[in-house]
Amino acid sequence: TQSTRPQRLLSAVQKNATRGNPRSVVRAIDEFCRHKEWAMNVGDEKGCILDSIVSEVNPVTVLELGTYCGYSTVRIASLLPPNAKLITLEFNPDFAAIARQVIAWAGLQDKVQLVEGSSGDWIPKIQEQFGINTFDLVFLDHWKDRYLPDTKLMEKCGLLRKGSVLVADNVICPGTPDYLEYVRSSPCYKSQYFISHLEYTKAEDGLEKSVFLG
Ligand SMILES: O=C(NCCCCCn1ccnc1)c1cc(-c2ccc(F)cc2)cc(O)c1O
Ligand SMILES: [Mg+2]
Repeated sequence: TQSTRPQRLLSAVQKNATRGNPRSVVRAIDEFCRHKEWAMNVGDEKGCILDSIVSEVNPVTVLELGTYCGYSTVRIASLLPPNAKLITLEFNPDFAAIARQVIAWAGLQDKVQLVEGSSGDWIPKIQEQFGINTFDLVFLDHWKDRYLPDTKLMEKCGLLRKGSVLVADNVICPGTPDYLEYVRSSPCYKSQYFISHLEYTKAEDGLEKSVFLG
């Protein structure tokens, strides 16, 4: 039977990356996506911007919406302090199965909790299920029409505190116009756009960093 692109991406990691070395996993995926098959990872250019924001925030609790194959999960988790925890939500079980193996290859499974299901269902349950009150950092990279409703849901559930940082991928391509309008006009957020390119292409894209002001 035919393999899927995520399966071929995992094979490239297992072939070219060193177990327990997150940077080699990130490099192997970027090489695969640049030279073999494009895939919707945040990529190396936006990834460097994401790294700088993660290092600045130095978060103890992180929520990622949209795991895909675990590329940004590995990028973020590799920068976290020892006691930190990253919860990543993936709706697609096939993506989740691959991501678990990529995260394990990087040796980061103890820092990462991958949860399968829809963000709308899971966000209200995170506090009781995982004993987390608020998130220091949230990376939004799932369905683009879910960024705004899920942000409002996180606010409602009290998952954001004064200073929580939201980083949103793809705010230009594919685009998240309603989310951008909200975080840029709401008095509850201080927003900043980091211009870049759609992963592995010359098309414009960027990350939006929004600090919740409480
Ligand atoms: O759709 C994207 N991501 C969501 C995938 C499904 C999430 C499922 N899920 C997880 C949790 N809750 C729901 C995405 C798309 C593109 C893209 C850009 C240009 C193009 F021509 C084609 C595609 C680039 C990205 O960087 C992306 O992130
Ligand atoms: Mg993305």
